[in-house]
Amino acid sequence: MAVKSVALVAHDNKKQELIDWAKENRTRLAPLRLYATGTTGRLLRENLGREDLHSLLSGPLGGDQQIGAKIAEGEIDLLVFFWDPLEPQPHDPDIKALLRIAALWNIPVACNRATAEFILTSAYMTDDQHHPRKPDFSSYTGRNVP
Ligand SMILES: O=C(CO)COP(=O)(O)O
Repeated sequence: MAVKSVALVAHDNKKQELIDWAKENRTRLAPLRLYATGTTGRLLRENLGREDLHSLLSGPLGGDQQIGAKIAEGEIDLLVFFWDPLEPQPHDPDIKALLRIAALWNIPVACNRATAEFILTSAYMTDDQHHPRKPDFSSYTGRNVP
């Protein structure tokens, strides 16, 4: 069975919520390949004891873009991104870019605990047949180009 890959990202005010959720779902996350932005990744490693978690750069230093690149390359099956709806972030363009690329490539995105719960307990995570359907961009020639 193909191992599914999950990218985990949380803004500072949301990190504890993500850690609590991940600890609660430790067993469900166990068979999955985990990626995370820098600080989120360090905290998850410490709290989950997952030495195999792949930490990328911190979000404001390019980590969001690294996750976006992995999505575009087909390496991520689920994005769990607890972004902060109450505080502006210095790297807002990167956050927008990550959410855009996830929408473009048809990746399920959980922006809060309820959705993360919903997706993680769904057949999508356990069924080999469920993979994000790759969009067909073969006829895409560029914006406004006939
Ligand atoms: O800023 C982030 C996402 O936009 C997360 O980055 P860190 O995990 O490094 O805090």
